[in-house]
Amino acid sequence: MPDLNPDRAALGWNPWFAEQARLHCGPADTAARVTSVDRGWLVLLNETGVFRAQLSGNLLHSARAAAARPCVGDWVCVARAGADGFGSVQALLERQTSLRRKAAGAVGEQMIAANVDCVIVVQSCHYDFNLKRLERYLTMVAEGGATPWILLTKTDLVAPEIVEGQIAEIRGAGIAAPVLRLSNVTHEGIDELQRMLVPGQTYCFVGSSGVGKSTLINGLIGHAQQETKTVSGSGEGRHTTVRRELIVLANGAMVIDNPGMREFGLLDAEAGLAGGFADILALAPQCKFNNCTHVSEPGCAVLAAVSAGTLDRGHYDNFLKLAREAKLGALSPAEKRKKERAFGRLVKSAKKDR
Ligand SMILES: Nc1nc2c(ncn2[C@@H]2O[C@H](COP(=O)(O)OP(=O)(O)OP(=O)(O)O)[C@@H](O)[C@H]2O)c(=O)[nH]1
Ligand SMILES: [Zn+2]
Repeated sequence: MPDLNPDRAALGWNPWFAEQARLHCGPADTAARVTSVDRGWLVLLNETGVFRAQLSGNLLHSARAAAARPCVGDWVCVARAGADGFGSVQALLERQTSLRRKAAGAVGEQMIAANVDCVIVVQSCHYDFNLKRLERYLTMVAEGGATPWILLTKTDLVAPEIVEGQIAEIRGAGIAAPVLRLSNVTHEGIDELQRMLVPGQTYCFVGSSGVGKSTLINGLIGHAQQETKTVSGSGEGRHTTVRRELIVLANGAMVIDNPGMREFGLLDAEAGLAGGFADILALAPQCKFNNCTHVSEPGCAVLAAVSAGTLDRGHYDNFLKLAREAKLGALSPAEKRKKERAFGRLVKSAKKDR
């Protein structure tokens, strides 16, 4: 008899997972949802509360590929409370949807989040809007089976006609996904987004650094993301603080706010540098040094433009963030070297083009 516990249903449990559990869980196991992963440690949540667990030796052995290991949003079978009070994850239940990035080379696929109902692709209508990049995100969402929404942020910084023009561009490209717009400053549009979040459904926000995801999520939670205390299965184990990544909102909808989003953002770092930051790349040839990073070098034309007020400081800060991500993201050393070379070439070719 599949277990259709209603309190578990509030966390996204459904007949699909119940059937998976029937096939893969032992009689003494219980099912729980992964709210965060920190190396070998997982924080799990089910109708009994939050508790910590580790992957069992069996699972570690059988799940060699990174994508076969539990990630945030996954449902797992767990044997609760051994002598140490922690859970031991026995099996990963098959995913209904997934959000993953295809890493180049041998690394294979990297999971960002699992069992997400709706992925909200966020772009700022101020500097960040880029149709090509939007399409790349939408392709990835579609491949993983989740429903896409598009969210344009920072509407307070542009005239309404600009936003209308961007929406027209989106529709002109044949994209039918819902488009929402909001400002975290004036709060225009936030109520509408909140009304669209359905209890028991899981939402994940993705988009470049600096578009306002954290500000928005903190607003939805109602306070700044708190570090959450978790306890062992018996309630007595070591208390540890970990950052929860899957968060249940007051209305029962769940949002995933995870470092993976930043990795996802990496995908478009190069595109963002070439697209959204063309103005900064256009200044670069005027810098004194060929290899100027526009951080602190003397004779830097970009820094000069920021000081002179002809280049927006926030826009410049976002450029630095993206440049840093492009170089130092969570990549394998080989990938990192490749990215750095690609970034160098991009900057060089941008210089040559002028
Ligand atoms: N004017 C304006 N500024 C905003 C808005 N939303 C966020 N910001 C500002 O934009 C900057 C970046 O916002 P974040 O919420 O940190 O952006 P993020 O997408 O979470 O970026 P990462 O944490 O790097 O992934 C901050 O300085 C915010 O105060 C908005 O709607 N309007
Ligand atoms: Zn410079």
